Amino acid sequence: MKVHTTRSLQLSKSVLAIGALDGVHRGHQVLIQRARSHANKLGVPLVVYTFDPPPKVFFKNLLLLTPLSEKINRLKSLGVDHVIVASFDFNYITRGVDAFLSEISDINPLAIYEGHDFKFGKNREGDINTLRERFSVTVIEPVCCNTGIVISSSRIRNLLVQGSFLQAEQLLGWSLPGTRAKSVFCMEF
Ligand SMILES: Cc1cc2nc3c(=O)[nH]c(=O)nc-3n(C[C@H](O)[C@H](O)[C@H](O)COP(=O)(O)O)c2cc1C
Ligand SMILES: Nc1ncnc2c1ncn2[C@@H]1O[C@H](COP(=O)(O)OP(=O)(O)OP(=O)(O)O)[C@@H](O)[C@H]1O
Repeated sequence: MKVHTTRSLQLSKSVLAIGALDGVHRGHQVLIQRARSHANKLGVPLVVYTFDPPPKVFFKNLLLLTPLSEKINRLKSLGVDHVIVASFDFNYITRGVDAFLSEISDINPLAIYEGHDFKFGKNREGDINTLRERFSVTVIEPVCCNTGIVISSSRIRNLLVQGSFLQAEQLLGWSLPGTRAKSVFCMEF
């Protein structure tokens, strides 16, 4: 897997998934697995475009579930070919919808995979319908836990805050490195 931090990757064809993907939890895993299958069928590389730090961590100073290195390891183990890492900062968020769309055009995505609530661009002005004006978008169904509640990074952060490490681990789908996770948790709170 290649990691690109300059946002200059160019490809003639690809399948793309975009997101903060903090934790690379079970919902994210399904998203990436679906995109991986599609990329295999088309015989094109699978690209993940992600943000460092995750926008919610940047804006709200929330607990970070996975440092970039760990997110990258998890994406690699899911068979991603390229990861584009955008430095999410005050300069980046001035970029509007069109600038972002033209950037992702550089990798010519034949399909983009997202959940229904994906937003992008300055002030979160772009959504799935905006993406659909230029690209073929596949929206996956919300992935839920066994009690039927949608899995999200926010939910996992809340579980960690409450000290529900076992439940957090179940939603993550990765084993929580207990000592490290708890020490991060203690440092933040
Ligand atoms: C170019 C660009 C600009 C963005 N600007 C903002 C912003 O002004 N405010 C905001 O809350 N999020 C902003 N975001 C973050 C998005 O709202 C969203 O978190 C990001 O696209 C990842 O989607 P996800 O949260 O579904 O993973 C921006 C994203 C992009 C790509
Ligand atoms: N449980 C889920 N089922 C299906 N798609 C999901 C799920 N969680 C996130 N996604 C999708 O994955 C992409 C990245 O989402 P994101 O990284 O914002 O995850 P999140 O869990 O919603 O995070 P947060 O709770 O911090 O908002 C988006 O397209 C989103 O819709």
